[in-house]
This record gives sequence, C-alpha cells and structure tokens, in this order.
Amino acid sequence: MIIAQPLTASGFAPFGDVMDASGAPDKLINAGLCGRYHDRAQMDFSDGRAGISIFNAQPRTLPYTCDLLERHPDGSQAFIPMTQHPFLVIVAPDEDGSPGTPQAFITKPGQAINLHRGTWHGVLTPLHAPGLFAVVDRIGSGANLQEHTVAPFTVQLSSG
Ligand SMILES: NC(=O)N[C@@H](O)C(=O)O
Ligand code: NI
Repeated sequence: MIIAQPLTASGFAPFGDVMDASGAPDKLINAGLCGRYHDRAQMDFSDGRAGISIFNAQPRTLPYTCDLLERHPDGSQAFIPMTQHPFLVIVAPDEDGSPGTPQAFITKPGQAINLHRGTWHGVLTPLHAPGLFAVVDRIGSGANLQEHTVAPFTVQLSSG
C-alpha cells in the first residue's frame, strides 16, 4: 500500500513541475486585474509540436490499484484540471530503463502538473467527476509511448 503525499513543487521536482496560482504572481497584467504565474513548466519535445487536448477521464475509486506505468520518451505531458477537484498522480524514477519504486501524490484544488519528458507515470487518475483536463503534450509521429507492466500496488490517501 502506498500512501499518497500532498503534492509539492519540491517533492515533485524529480518528476516534473507543479503549476498553480499560489503566492504572489510573477506579473500583474491587464491593468492590474490579472495575476500572471509566468512560464511555470518546462515543456520539452524531441520533435513534432506541442498540442492541447481535452481529456474527459472516468474517476477512479480508492484504494486505487495500479499495474501499469508508462512514459513518453519524446515529450513532456501536462495535466491541467478544468475543475477544482484534486486528482491522484503516480510517478516512479527510472532504473535502467524500468520504473523504480513508485510514489503517489494527491493534488490540492487548483494544482496542475507537467511531467518531464521520459518520466514514468500512471495514466491520468481523477478521483471525482467530471474528470476534465486540458492536456499539453507532443503531437508528432510515432507512438511516443513506452509501457511497463508492474506488480500491482494499491494507493490510498491516508493511513487512517
Ligand atoms: N494516452 C494518453 O494520451 N494519456 C496518457 O499518456 C496519460 O498519461 O494519461
Ligand atoms: Ni502519459
């Protein structure tokens, strides 16, 4: 059983970026009526181009069982929730081309993530309906997908 930890930029740094509107904005724009949290994610594509898609994903129940991790060798992948619902993020370090020990995070409402290119992760895992997300990732040739079956593990939100 893996207990999901609150998502923080520092905790997630080995895997990707956390984007949100917390703290002071980097810029005030639009006559001071809008805070811009500027350039908060490192997009990276080996070729092709960046594309924006909308995902409508089925919510999962907890405890969540994961038996597959994947990664995108040719590009980063950002998941930007279109609701205030928290969602589950499962990632793992690479160990000689295979996923190492997985880690799970639970987002706070309003947090978005950008998985760095090649980061092992579980597929998008909403916990509440609607599971609506804007997704920014690579549009290009080839599958840009490496999947790895893992020994099934379960994820829960807290030990309580
Ligand atoms: N398949 C797809 O576009 N999405 C996955 O990569 C995912 O991480 O959810
Ligand atoms: Ni993915």
